[in-house]
Amino acid sequence: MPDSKNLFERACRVLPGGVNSPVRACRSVGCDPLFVTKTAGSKMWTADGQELVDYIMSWGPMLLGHAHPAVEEAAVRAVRAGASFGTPCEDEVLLAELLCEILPSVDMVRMVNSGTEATMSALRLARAYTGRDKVIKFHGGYHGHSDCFLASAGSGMATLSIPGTPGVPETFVAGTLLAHYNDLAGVRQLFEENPEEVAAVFVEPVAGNMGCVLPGEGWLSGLRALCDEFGALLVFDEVITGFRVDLGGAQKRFGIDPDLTCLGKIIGGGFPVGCYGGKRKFMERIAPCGDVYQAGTLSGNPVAMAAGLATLRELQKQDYAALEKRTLELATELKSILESKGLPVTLNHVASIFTLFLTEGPVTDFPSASTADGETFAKYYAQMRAAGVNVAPSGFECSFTSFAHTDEDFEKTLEAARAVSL
Ligand SMILES: Cc1ncc(COP(=O)(O)O)c(CN[C@@H](CN)CCC(=O)O)c1O
Repeated sequence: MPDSKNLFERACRVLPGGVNSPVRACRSVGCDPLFVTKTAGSKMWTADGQELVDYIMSWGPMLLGHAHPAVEEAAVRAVRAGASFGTPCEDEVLLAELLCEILPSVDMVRMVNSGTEATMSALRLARAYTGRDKVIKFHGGYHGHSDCFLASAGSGMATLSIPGTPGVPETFVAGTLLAHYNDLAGVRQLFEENPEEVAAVFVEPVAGNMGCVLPGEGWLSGLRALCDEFGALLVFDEVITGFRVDLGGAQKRFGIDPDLTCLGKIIGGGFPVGCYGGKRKFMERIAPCGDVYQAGTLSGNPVAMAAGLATLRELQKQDYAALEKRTLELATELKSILESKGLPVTLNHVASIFTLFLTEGPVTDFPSASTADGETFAKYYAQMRAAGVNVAPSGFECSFTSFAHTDEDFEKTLEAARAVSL
């Protein structure tokens, strides 16, 4: 078996940056990526024979843990019945019914293949429904890589510090208005400066692409009120938060009814699935029921639907409060370990998501998140990885626990952090 170094050298000859998604290249932390051969539960094993406790969890999907038996069995059963039918199948209906049952604001959904497709399609729907073109998003917010959202994206873009990207015509982002997260006055100002022109506000109800940033008191309800006042749709991008911050997502946890919801990651159980949904009056505008076109060869793929369905059914049995408590205990102890090394640390945490920002707090938006010490973080990342703990290779990504992480995993993580020298 070739090792990670050999595989990466070959990968770089045939894949841009040696990866199929930029953040996986670990460039912002000055490391080469590990090539993984197997995962199970909270663990991953590399081509170099190293075992690691994983806190990336495929960037969010693996809330049950990797290779969960029920999910694996459902996917294998589906594969044996054929990988793709090109026709509707029962599991599409079952998963759609379950999503509508669990998510308070959703009457109808459309399956797609990624979070990017979900937000891109939701934006098209919002523009069609309102007859308006502009969209408000937030500095440090990331909604996938469709053109209109790459005006100043977070996540990999923030790490790569490209303020927008070549290849997107200026006209495509001219209608993308930017405000700061947790700044209602800034959002009101954009609405007032663009009267009757804003189709939608896209928000991560808990931001996860500038690190974890929580909605301040009144932030989400304030956005709901502003959208109602100015006639725009409120779109919750719950690609990270959906089924993670609560089984019913952030909309359930914070009691806010968005007009549209975008989902991904967890609902595919590790397979490529995205979804957008909302009230019937909006979704019935989508072809072939309505006049707003959106399509996809593998949308609703039977294998992905089976895996997603098995995932959600297993999540319905889990104790979210217990995982939230354990995650907070871990994160709080990690914070004090790093503080004992003389570092300023701000911990942002909700449910099974946390970020340790190496900066004085509070971290409430992208500018404050950007004050974190990236150089020291890179040293922390490298030493934790060498000690067998896989944290995200970027200060702008979150750490995720899962229902598979054990107390032993957490103890190993704390041991590794105690040994780090920064
Ligand atoms: C809130 C939110 N909305 C949309 C997306 C895009 O989803 P995908 O197209 O990558 O499935 C994402 C994707 N998240 C990044 C990491 N935070 C995926 C990792 C990557 O880009 O490789 C997201 O976080």
